[in-house]
Amino acid sequence: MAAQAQQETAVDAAADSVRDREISVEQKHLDRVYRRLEEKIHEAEFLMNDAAKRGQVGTPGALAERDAQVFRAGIHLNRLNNEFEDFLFGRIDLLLGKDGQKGPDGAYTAVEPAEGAVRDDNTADIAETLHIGRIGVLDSEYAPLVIDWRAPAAAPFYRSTPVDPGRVVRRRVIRSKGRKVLGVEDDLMRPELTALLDGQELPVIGDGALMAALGQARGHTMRDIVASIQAEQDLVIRAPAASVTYVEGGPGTGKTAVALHRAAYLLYQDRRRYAGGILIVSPTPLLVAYTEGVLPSLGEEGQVAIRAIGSLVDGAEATLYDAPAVARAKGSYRMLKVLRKAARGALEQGRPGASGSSRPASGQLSFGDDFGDGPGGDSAETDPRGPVSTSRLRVVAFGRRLELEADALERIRQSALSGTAPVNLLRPRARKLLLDALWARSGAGTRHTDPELAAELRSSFDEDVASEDAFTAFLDAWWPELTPRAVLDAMADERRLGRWARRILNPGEIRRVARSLRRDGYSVHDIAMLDELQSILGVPARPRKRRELDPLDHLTGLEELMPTREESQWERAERLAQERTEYAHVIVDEAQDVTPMQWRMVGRRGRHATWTVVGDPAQSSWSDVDEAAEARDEALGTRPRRRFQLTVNYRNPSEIADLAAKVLALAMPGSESPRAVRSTGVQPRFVATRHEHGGARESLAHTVREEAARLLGLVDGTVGVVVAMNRREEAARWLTGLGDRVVALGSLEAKGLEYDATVVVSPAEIADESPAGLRVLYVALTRATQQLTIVSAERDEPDASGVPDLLRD
Ligand SMILES: Nc1ncnc2c1ncn2[C@@H]1O[C@H](COP(=O)(O)OP(=O)(O)OP(=O)(O)O)[C@@H](O)[C@H]1O
Repeated sequence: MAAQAQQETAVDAAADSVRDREISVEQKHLDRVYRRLEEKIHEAEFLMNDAAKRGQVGTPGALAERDAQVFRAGIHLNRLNNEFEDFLFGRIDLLLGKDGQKGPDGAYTAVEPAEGAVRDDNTADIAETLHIGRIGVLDSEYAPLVIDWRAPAAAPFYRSTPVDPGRVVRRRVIRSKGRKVLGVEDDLMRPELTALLDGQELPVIGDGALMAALGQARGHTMRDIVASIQAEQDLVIRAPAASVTYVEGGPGTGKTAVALHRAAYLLYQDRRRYAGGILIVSPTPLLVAYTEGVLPSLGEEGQVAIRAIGSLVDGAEATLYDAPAVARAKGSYRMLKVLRKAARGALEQGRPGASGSSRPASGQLSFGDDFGDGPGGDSAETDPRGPVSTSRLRVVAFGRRLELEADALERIRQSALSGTAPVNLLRPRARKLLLDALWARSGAGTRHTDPELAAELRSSFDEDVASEDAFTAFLDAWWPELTPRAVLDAMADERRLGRWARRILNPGEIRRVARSLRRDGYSVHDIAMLDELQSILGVPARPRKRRELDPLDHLTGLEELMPTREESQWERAERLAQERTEYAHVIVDEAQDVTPMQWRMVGRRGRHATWTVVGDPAQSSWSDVDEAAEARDEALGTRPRRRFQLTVNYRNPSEIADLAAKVLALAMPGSESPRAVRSTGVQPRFVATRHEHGGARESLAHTVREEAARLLGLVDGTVGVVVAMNRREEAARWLTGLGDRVVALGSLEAKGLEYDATVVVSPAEIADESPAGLRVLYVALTRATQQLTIVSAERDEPDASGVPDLLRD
């Protein structure tokens, strides 16, 4: 026995010394990389100082290039020192390639080995070694010291497998922190070979970096997966950007991770094209906060906007949730019809201060808030010109009193509205129709037969009328510039909404939607409605009130030349509207949850964009999947799709994935679960609430708290407690004092997130929350990377072992 132990110790020691040797090999390389970077910075600084000393020497272009060089080098070193814990993370050792072509990154481009690369006795020489990192670094001879992970030469690092190894013999993941190499893990792609590097047999350390990465504790932010991207994921990340890249995959298959890495890849690959920006649409602010560190860690910031779907409209932010029935009404295509009617109907309410036959006693339209307030418009609560009647227009023109009464005005309004143009843009047309009607009343049209004289007369008539305060005040009240917010406010009046939504929403929906709009704040669905209204209403072609012009400006033409004043509200609105449509690529995460109205909103931001859409229909919390698919297809247009499927679950151990699969079978019979890549041997734990702690509520609170505390003791990272949406607030109270490693989440908030351990509270409650409840439960059950506890309440009908009815075999 003692001899065997001695032998084992000797083997371990030998392995350790090989490992240490390999670590020191990589350390030397990393040192070289840092030396080279420092050199580059010095070079750049020297160039800059030199240029500064010599003043105007060099063309402005060359000087700018030097500045840019210094700037870039500075950023690199700063990042390397401060941000990148593992700047250098990979290495591949390659056989001789089929041809001797080199790519722009200095590496050979051949994917397959040359014919004689492997000798008959199965030995081969390593012809090329490449190190892979977050950014590329060349040595002074332009040979690659580090290849950017997004460069073509780095692709074999991700794509090579033992089944299809290409030129790769050994794939190494290097673990480093700052300037120090901590460890290495190797995968052999051609285990049958004896490969020689500088005459020495290629050593192999450890067994796989992926498992090491997956087993790590989770923190409050997502990590990048750049060192362990898997082949099927790499295909998506590097898919050509044309048209639509459409990715489906079950929970934990890396869809979010892949989407983020794809954004970085696209920027690397064609920075100029994506200067128009990449928009990543995420379902919740929690997921935005969880994922927003990934891109900076990949060396990309600035060009990419990660926004929650409730934050897509500038100046408005979703902070409230809608009950499922309300969400269903607000998110569906039916709402589009309601909004179109509301936008037109809201005109009839007139502006504040107006008094007309159609104006109801309460629920006056509110103007004057910061989102979409009529640009340049007068946002006073009441018109300073006093109350204005919108049921009759009286003006004096050519010395005659002219009048249009309610019937005529209504006909004019309907005629103006008969076009499909945005309501605010129809105002000039309505104005013209009013003038036409007044002109007809004046009888002046018959005075001249000569067309030129008649036209002149008409134009002076128009001027005469339009310069009258009574006319402008009437127009402002009768055809106010509507803002999305004002129309939404108007819809909060149940009677009005009832008129606009007749035969579109049922009476219960009308009541609930109106009530929800009376709350202080917006939901994600309201945001999509605001955006839709913005497009239905349109931004008027010119401000109603212009800055008073200095007559001198006219004379001198200065008005055009002077870069005057601050940006006005009007300009701001226009600029924001512009910005909203200018993304060059749009990535939609958790696309299965995007409602038809939200697809319209997102679609407007990528009308000329290419798209990446990732999602999992089995996790959809939206009840009408077909309607959402139709809306998605409309948003993406006829662009061709390139479809990908991700099949491996990297998050959940098989024990948790197997349990979730039971719910999947109920939620979407026949759909396949992704294959879990690892197992921990720890089964999910079932706990039924015990009634020893008072009433059902107290008992539940007590049990959940106890289980959360237990899990905190078992894992190093985070614990998530997932409850039905209406229990969110009380659940947060249950956990008071347990520290910030544990959080309470409503079922819909858990989307996309992950924790070391989760407590799922009352599966039945979550499943019964909405028509999509089973799919939401499926989401809740797939959030844990290590441990899962199910706490059931009475409604779950747990058996003797605490297993709820829903989760029994
Ligand atoms: N190749 C990989 N190497 C290491 N970790 C990975 C890899 N792929 C995915 N992961 C990890 O697996 C977890 C799940 O990834 P991600 O959240 O992107 O999955 P998802 O498909 O978006 O899941 P869901 O649909 O449940 O939101 C994350 O922790 C991610 O870092």
